[in-house]
Amino acid sequence: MPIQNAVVIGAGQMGSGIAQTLLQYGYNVALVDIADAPLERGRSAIEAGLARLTAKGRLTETAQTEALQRFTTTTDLPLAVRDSDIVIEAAPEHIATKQATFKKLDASCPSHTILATNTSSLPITSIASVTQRADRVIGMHFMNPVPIMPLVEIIRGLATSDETCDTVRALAESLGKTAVEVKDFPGFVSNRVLMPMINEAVYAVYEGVAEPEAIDTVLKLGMNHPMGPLTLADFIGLDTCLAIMETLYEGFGDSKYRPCPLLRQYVQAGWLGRKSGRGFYSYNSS
Ligand SMILES: CC(=O)CC(=O)SCCNC(=O)CCNC(=O)[C@H](O)C(C)(C)COP(=O)(O)OP(=O)(O)OC[C@H]1O[C@@H](n2cnc3c(N)ncnc32)[C@H](O)[C@@H]1OP(=O)(O)O
Ligand SMILES: NC(=O)C1=CN([C@@H]2O[C@H](COP(=O)(O)OP(=O)(O)OC[C@H]3O[C@@H](n4cnc5c(N)ncnc54)[C@H](OP(=O)(O)O)[C@@H]3O)[C@@H](O)[C@H]2O)C=CC1
Repeated sequence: MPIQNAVVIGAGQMGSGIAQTLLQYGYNVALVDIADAPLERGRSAIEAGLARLTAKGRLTETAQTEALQRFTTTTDLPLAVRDSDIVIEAAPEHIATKQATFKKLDASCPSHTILATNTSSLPITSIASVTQRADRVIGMHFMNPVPIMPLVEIIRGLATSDETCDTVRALAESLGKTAVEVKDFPGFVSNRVLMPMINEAVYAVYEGVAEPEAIDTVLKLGMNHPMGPLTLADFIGLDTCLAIMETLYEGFGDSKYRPCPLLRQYVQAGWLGRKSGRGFYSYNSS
């Protein structure tokens, strides 16, 4: 069945980026969160992102208006998913939250609806196991910032069907993205490779090897990374970085993935990076 109606769960940076991109490419989108404040922030981010595209001549004013006409926000999950073809979940990176959400989705969605998760690292098979439709559960992992980054990592759970995989690949391609399919192992490919580098950069701060600015400059100018690893960690969110390292550590049982104590301490302090105004750097609240 062709996808027309998409629901995005979680109005944070990823959920709003995914919703914006779906709107840009003609889909009907309902954005769901547990409270009104994140929905309002999500709507503002989407409106600003679309306006930015229009200002650059990449979207006509008519297309911008039409995109916003296809957009709704709500805290009522069962109502939002009633006519959904796909749900893309982008709630925080905790297995209990994801499983509780998927249980609710399974009970409320039509039988044909695909349930996708944007998880960075958690087992798709385990998320699918709480539903009665494991063949229609899949990992659809967008990169941040979603409107710009051209990759979607697609992760099959043990029971994901070829049909689900093909539909999700086609959806990603319809959004102008390149889809790469990988197996269901902790952190998949993206975060199995990226996050240990970020964690190692945090260790370099912890051990006093250099200041954050110096570490970032080495990677930016020495390796041509667009952002240094600590700037990137702040951008991703330190809570998310820690959650991913925990998943790698638990999933592989290998000490090379142990999260840096400094990363844990920053998260305990509420220093989550850009989204909280402070991480390895300070940000003006806006
Ligand atoms: C943790 C996980 O599970 C997985 C992950 O996502 S890991 C993180 C992956 N992401 C990265 O590694 C990002 C690394 N950083 C970068 O690539 C770059 O720094 C960046 C793309 C984020 C910003 O690039 P930049 O050139 O410094 O910023 P900026 O000039 O503001 O934006 C680049 C373009 O995107 C556009 N843009 C930015 N935000 C936008 C939005 N929300 N909507 C539409 N367009 C947007 C800008 O208008 C700009 O367009 P032009 O090229 O036409 O000027
Ligand atoms: N940040 C990144 O660079 C990337 C993140 N991801 C993944 O995407 C997911 C979301 O990350 P990100 O957008 O950064 O996180 P954010 O913290 O920015 O956003 C999460 C949103 O979900 C809301 N929320 C909390 N609990 C629930 C729930 N039970 N149901 C619905 N919404 C809920 C939060 O509300 P409140 O703030 O009120 O708690 C918040 O608005 C995670 O799984 C993460 O690993 C994937 C790729 C890149």
